[in-house]
Amino acid sequence: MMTDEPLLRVSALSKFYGSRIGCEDVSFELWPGEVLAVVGESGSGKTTLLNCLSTRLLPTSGTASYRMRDETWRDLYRMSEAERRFLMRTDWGFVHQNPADGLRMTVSAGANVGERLMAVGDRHYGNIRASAVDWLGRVEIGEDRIDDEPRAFSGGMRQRLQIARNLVTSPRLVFMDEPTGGLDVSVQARLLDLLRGLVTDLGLAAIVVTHDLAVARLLSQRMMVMKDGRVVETGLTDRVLDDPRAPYTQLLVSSILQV
Ligand SMILES: Nc1ncnc2c1ncn2[C@@H]1O[C@H](COP(=O)(O)OP(=O)(O)OP(=O)(O)O)[C@@H](O)[C@H]1O
Repeated sequence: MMTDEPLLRVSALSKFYGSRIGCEDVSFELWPGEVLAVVGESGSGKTTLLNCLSTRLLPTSGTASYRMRDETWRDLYRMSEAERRFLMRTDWGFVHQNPADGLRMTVSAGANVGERLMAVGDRHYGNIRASAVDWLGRVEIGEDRIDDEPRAFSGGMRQRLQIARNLVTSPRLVFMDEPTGGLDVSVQARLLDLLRGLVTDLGLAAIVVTHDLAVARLLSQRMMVMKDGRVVETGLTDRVLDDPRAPYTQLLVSSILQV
């Protein structure tokens, strides 16, 4: 899936909330098909960075450019609101920690998946329904639940439905904010397995925010460790976890291993 050009280029990105640092001077490139984990303790700036990258929040300074499907590079913060919304509906996905933030809780599971297809111009009811059934199956939700509303689903099912809703339009980049966050450990493990399979099969690029190093280990090839809004270490996930170089990463890794 790797090509000779990145998908996203981020340079010196900073976000301040008044005088408080959200994230500061973050630079990296993300390649097609690459999964980058952003880890760090609570308050380290992970969510701020993710929200800036997905244009839900405007940074204070710095740039981020994205290579569109037609190969043109676009500055994310100079796009019109309509262009950004189009990108979010088509080429990007956003998986929230709380599925209720990424689903419409009072329409059926099938419609939750189908309406993303309609948003990209699909109008054929039969095709939309068939894709919805197919995607529900891929995330292990039975066809018999297609007309149920997500509020009748368990937390794990809701999260799987949110993933189906995001992936049905074949995005190239998915942002994930603690995707297994609020779930039981056994449900987490199954969801992680499923996510890993889908990301690999679809050749998706993803930026996954997590405080859980096991999630980073399972899902990502590369890792960025943040502390107080700044990146303190970045590298291949296995290298960072097996041979952490920054003192803060060493602390993070050893504190997890002791648990
Ligand atoms: N809307 C806001 N207004 C003011 N300060 C904020 C706001 N959002 C975040 N911050 C501050 O920015 C810093 C980074 O917060 P952020 O939520 O990005 O961290 P995080 O690593 O995602 O934490 P968590 O894992 O707890 O979600 C913190 O000091 C936080 O208090």
